[in-house]
Amino acid sequence: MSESKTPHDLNCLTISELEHLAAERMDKQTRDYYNEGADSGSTLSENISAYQKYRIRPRVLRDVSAIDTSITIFGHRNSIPLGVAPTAMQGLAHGDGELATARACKNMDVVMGLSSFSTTSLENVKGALGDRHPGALQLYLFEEREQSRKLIQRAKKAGYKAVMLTVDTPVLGRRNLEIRNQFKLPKHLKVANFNQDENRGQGTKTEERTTEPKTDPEANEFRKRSQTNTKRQPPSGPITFHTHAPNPTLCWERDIAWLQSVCHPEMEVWVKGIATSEDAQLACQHGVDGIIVSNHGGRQLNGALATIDALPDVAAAVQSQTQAGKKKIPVHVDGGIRHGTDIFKALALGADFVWVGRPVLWGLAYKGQEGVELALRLLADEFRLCMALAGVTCVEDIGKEYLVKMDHGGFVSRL
Ligand SMILES: Cc1cc2nc3c(=O)[nH]c(=O)nc-3n(C[C@H](O)[C@H](O)[C@H](O)COP(=O)(O)O)c2cc1C
Ligand SMILES: CCCCC(=O)C(=O)O
Repeated sequence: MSESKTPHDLNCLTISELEHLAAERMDKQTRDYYNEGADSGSTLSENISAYQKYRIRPRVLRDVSAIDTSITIFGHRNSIPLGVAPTAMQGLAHGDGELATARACKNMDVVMGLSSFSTTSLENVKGALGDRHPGALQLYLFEEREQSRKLIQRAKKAGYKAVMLTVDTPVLGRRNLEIRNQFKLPKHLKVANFNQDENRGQGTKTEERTTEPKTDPEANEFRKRSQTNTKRQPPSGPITFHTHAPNPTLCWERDIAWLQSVCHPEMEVWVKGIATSEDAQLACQHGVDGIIVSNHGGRQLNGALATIDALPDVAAAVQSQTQAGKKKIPVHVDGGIRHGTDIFKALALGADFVWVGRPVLWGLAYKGQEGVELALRLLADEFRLCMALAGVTCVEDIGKEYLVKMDHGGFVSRL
């Protein structure tokens, strides 16, 4: 992405301003659902504040007149080492929902992650991305496999490059505002990738149908799941994220191999939600194609380590697995990225690439496609500026020698 020639939006020069502008445009239910973290929200806020511990060591008198911020991902040249993280139900933010995000990603040359629980079908989103622009489908692997198999086959047919299996949702985190607001998808929106009639075995051919249940299957499901002394049954009935996304049965041995057998060779299998060196090692040993260090934007386990703090250990574990003969897999990170300097710091700490969630949703709520482009452009321009001022001309050269870490007493240490 060359330096932006588009005039600035003078109302919105930072992601923080975008957050405020978006807040005015969302109804309370949507704003709370998008913005909150689990429990007290401490992991959500630490994801952001943890970046402050790291300061940049800029190098000078280097020719920075030509800077290349691009990087290759899924065989495609991405304009910056940043992608749009999968976030559910984007129709809540704007009438064009995921289509606006896809068009923005295509225009800005940024890879898009699509949630399984999108309000636009994966085929229509891929149509908006176009044949050549890469997309990755985020997957919640259901206990009832047939639905997931069908979804993967559709993604393959549509041309998605990868499946990102979300692994940090064995159960759903406790999101108090969502509970208090009794969050439900409004009637005019639908979870577009799942055919509810087919799911109940009635087999209609309708592509996109409402998920609005006739009775309240979500409440029934919660009730069933709390009966710990009865044998667990896989969720049944209409597919909603409350009932079907969390899957407490997922495990390395059985599920990764199954997923690889269904996805390969056309689509890569990535694991999203790694937070420890032990799991990074297991990911390498199970032959996944890449990992994303993530705590689901602080929405699952509150009290979990900020992702930028979890990253160095994970990157080191992958490095040692590679030295031990496993294939070198990319390490990505998401959570709390709100500035171009955050992207730089994440790369310096061992990430190959970063993903952003909420800033894109805020852009979408602010001005649809134009707002998503604005969010991406702000981050891209800041990242380019940071590279120039730090004395780096290509992304591959960003390493830990460009950072120091400050402790609580203000002492600075080299990494
Ligand atoms: C409203 C919202 C919905 C999300 N939906 C999904 C989802 O469907 N699947 C998933 O794997 N992660 C989901 N995530 C997590 C994001 O993919 C990502 O990990 C997180 O947003 C990164 O943190 P950030 O928002 O601070 O950038 C969601 C996050 C938010 C805020
Ligand atoms: C498991 C919940 C599905 C949507 C989601 O991932 C989120 O709201 O964070």
